[in-house]
Amino acid sequence: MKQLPFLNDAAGHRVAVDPRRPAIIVPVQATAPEEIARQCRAITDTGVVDVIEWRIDPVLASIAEECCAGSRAAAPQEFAEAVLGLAAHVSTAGLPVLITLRTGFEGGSADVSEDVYTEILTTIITGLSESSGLSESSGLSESSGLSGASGPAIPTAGTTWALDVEIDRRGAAELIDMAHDRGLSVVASHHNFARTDSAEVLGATFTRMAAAGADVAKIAMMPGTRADVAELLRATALAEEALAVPVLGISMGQLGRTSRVMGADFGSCATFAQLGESSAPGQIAVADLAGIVDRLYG
Ligand SMILES: O=C1C[C@@](O)(C(=O)O)C[C@@H](O)[C@@H]1O
Repeated sequence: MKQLPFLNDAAGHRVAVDPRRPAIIVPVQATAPEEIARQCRAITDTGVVDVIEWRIDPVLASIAEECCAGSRAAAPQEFAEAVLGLAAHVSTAGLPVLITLRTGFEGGSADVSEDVYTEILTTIITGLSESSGLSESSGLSESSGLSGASGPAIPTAGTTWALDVEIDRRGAAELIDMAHDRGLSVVASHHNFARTDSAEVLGATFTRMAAAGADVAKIAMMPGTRADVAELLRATALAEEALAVPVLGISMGQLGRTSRVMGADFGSCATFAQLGESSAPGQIAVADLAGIVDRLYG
């Protein structure tokens, strides 16, 4: 199994013990700076998590709501700058951070158009690579709790950043190239919260992600039957053998939990677990999952 390419020293040693062992990723979905920092610290303190997934779609949803209350539309630039203002609070945890803007197209809470998605991610890619901009004022009111700019500047240098890019968004390939030019790893993703695609379609999607230059190819599907879970695992295993990049296959919901526990045996380089609020159906509490992973792998 090819490993997740953006582990750092804080995390890497666990996966290095046994190359069959999946990396453990835990999402953070808070919107206020202090709560983001608190959750990130709690994740690091577990001592078993390899990567934080920072879900920024809830941040964007909060800003959109705030702007609506003031009867004006929020600009993509404003979204992106708010996120950059918060980035330092995530990087205090010391773990690699996967930034994910999950759109409404794929079950997330960011109701954005194709163009706005591209514009937000472009600004985030640029801003992250210019670390001096990370702690500057986002321009949002501090009372909103969404400005990460209040308080002293917290250095973000040294943080390993990666970016989720939804492969079906219009500018996906360009975003992947741009992220690479700026030194970010990319996880290409595709989700279906209603059903599971056929193994052929899943295979084609994995291949499309690799062809677009992604560093990791990730698919999450909702199963309706046990056979759907098997289909997803089979497609993941075949893609792991055929492609040069690491793959990640998730079958969601209670039915799909085999993929979260034993996915690595089918080629998945990582598994998502929850601490507090889950970000998708079927996620297992991180302490429980890490305990199982510890017993199954080194
Ligand atoms: O893509 C994924 C996988 C996921 O949907 C899951 O099923 O665990 C959880 C999301 O937060 C993440 O972005």
